[in-house]
Amino acid sequence: METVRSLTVKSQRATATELFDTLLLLLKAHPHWRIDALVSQLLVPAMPMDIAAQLAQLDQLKGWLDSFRPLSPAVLAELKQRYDVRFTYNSNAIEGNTLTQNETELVLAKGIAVGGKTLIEHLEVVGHKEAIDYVETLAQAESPIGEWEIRQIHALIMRQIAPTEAGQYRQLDVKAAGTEHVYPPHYLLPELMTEFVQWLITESSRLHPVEAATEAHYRFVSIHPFRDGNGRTGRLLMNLLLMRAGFPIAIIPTQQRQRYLEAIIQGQRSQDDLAPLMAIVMESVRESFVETLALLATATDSRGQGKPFYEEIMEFLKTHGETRKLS
Ligand SMILES: Nc1ncnc2c1ncn2[C@@H]1O[C@H](COP(=O)(O)OP(=O)(O)OP(=O)(O)O)[C@@H](O)[C@H]1O
Repeated sequence: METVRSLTVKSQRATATELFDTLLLLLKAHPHWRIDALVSQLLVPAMPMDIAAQLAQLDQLKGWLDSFRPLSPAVLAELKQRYDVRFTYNSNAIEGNTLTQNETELVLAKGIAVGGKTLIEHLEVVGHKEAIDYVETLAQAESPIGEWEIRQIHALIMRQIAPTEAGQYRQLDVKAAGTEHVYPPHYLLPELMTEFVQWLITESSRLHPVEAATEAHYRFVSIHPFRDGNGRTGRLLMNLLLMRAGFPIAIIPTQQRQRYLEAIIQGQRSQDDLAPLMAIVMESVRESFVETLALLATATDSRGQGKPFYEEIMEFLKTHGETRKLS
């Protein structure tokens, strides 16, 4: 039977295709080994890495993902289904929606109403999914992202829940729930949003795409142009920018809610220090890369296209396979 040892020995002389066959055999023989867990171990640094090193690692992952392009319709459909559910579940849960991930999937895939959950919670799921579909359309277009598009994202999230507010800037001053932080006064919103969109078009393109998406999210939620739904709109906007740059989306897990809010507050308190928020977004993007690559590397229709990726896994096994416990 194939073992990690035989794989590591083979990796010194076999071709990438042969190694890939061996890897598949190994994964079949050890169904509890997950290729994404394996790759995560490879990528999660033993020593803390600075932001530049982490961005370089994300660029490397992007290179591997690009080596699989064009992605097959089957792979694209599978990724969309997974990410629509997970993004909707986590973003809505951060906002307070009590539907579980499985319940969110039932609502989206089968249109089933979940007992004991409010109509509003169901409408939030449907609205968020519609906003994702719209953001995906925008990601394919080349036109700049302006205020109209941002208001439209908000309108799709809110139109069934608060139709009079959907897509409309707030007409009153608001403060952050649970803190004393006061958002900019409402009469400044037109000016602040014009400046924000200007920044998106010009300055943001000078940053690494992951930095640009993170900073756009932070700037947007700190302006807080809507009465409600700013967090969800901001997370969609961040992912729109990531998608446009060819990166997978960042899903901030609901378990990280507190860390995420503290990262935003840290930015507001310390002259826009975005390091903590960057750490969360970079981790989330890396997770999505690893999962996407694991799906691609093992999909039959990707065979032969992921050579650098397989080689990297093999290199890892060669150096670490015998000493690390694979889980
Ligand atoms: N000082 C702050 N404290 C808490 N949240 C802040 C702060 N500044 C900006 N925010 C952002 O505001 C969001 C909450 O705003 P709002 O309630 O309008 O959005 P939501 O989409 O309804 O909810 P949520 O973002 O919780 O999902 C937070 O998720 C965060 O992104």
